[in-house]
Amino acid sequence: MMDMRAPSGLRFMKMHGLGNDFVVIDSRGGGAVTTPALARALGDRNRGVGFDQLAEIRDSDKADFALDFWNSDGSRAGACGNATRCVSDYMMTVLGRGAVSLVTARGALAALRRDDGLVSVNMGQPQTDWADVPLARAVDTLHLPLPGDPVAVGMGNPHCVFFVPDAEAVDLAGVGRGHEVDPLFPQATNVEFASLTAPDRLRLRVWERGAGITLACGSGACAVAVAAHQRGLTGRRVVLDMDGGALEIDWRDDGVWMTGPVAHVFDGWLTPAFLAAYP
Ligand SMILES: N[C@H](CCC[C@H](N)C(=O)O)C(=O)O
Repeated sequence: MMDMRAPSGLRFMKMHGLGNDFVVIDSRGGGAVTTPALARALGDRNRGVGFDQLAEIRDSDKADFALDFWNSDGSRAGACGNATRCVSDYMMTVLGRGAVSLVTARGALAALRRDDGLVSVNMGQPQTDWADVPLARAVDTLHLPLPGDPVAVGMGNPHCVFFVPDAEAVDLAGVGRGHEVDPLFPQATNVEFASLTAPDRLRLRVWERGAGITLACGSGACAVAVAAHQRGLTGRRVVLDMDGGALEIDWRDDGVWMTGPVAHVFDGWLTPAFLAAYP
């Protein structure tokens, strides 16, 4: 019989931020383990663990740690705000501190735990030049030449933000994939539908690149807050109500800060047999 007290294989953590869920692998002190095939297999909610994104913690000589992100379809993501908050909370506990620095594909980021227990991350300044989002050609990112007049914003990953009268009424499952692969976005895009519900509040529904509909999207919330301010709809501080709950966004001089809850749900071990099947 298997000794449950002495598991073997690869340890992982299951976390979520507002229902945006993650498998987290702590590879500090060793080499990276994630491959596209492993990410796809682990992301399978029937045959694997299931997640919206996989985050792998790596050693860094420039910050407390580095983070790599993968989508459930096996593609890479340049940014993931909610996973950054979840992993930062874990690393603050590991290091016995109230703040941490980290490095992602985007560059250096900082996170801290507030007195109310919510975790904030500075996602950096938004990318508003067409080439940085990136877009396929030089267009006005504030008014894309697409039906629905969306805004393009980069947060280390691309976002296409539509302002609509009622985000609830959008057939996200029907239209999400089409927008995700619009040729104006050469690396595809995350897709947001937002409607203003108060002077400083928006309802937001998200179709994520490489993952589909998710309950929340941190970088998407940042992108919507930036686009709403640029369009003159809101100030620099807003609350985004997503299916999984609310995120506070504050676009300050030093970057776009995002604050919300984190949850570490359980830990597990991937069996050697599972790992061997997905080299
Ligand atoms: N859920 C993440 C974003 C994932 C983005 C990913 N789908 C991409 O391909 O860029 C967040 O909280 O920011």
